[in-house]
Amino acid sequence: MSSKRNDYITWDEYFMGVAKLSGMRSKDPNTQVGACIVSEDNKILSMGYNGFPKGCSDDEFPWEREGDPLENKYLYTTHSELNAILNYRGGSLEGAKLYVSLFPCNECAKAIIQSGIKTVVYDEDKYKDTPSVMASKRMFDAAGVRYYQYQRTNREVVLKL
Ligand SMILES: Nc1nc(=O)n([C@H]2C[C@H](O)[C@@H](COP(=O)(O)O)O2)cc1CO
Ligand SMILES: [Zn+2]
Repeated sequence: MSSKRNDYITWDEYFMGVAKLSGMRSKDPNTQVGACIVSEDNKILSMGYNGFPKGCSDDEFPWEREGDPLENKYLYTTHSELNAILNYRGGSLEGAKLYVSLFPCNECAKAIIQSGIKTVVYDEDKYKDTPSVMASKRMFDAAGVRYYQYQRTNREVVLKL
């Protein structure tokens, strides 16, 4: 009799993997971010990645990081976390978990808190010394949103697509 496989991916690998796969859709040349929202009982509810809003062409809006604010990306990009929240059309996200490949900014933190998400699992934290991320952590702490860094397993997953 055959027994069950042992090398299946964990829940955390699964959801962070889905978040990272989603981030691969991003057209941002500098930072690609992906997010995956999961219910308390481990069902995937939504996904998102960073990009311009619907109707705002990736070929016409600017991907620059500097210069005239109206001619760089920052005023126009929707972050992966906000996209994942807005992509969910099923009702409430109360008690849900968010997996995201980069720690949320302060604007997304507000949306995360207000949507009822209670847990944030993040991978990178490369902007941890910025006021934005420091403000996020202050708000998460005050609002009782738990956040912890994803523990990388370094498992390599090869997808032949
Ligand atoms: N948590 C985040 N989620 C995101 O989706 N983003 C997006 C906004 C930009 O498109 C890009 C950051 O660009 P850069 O400043 O690293 O070139 O990632 C940024 C952050 C950082 O807080
Ligand atoms: Zn954000």
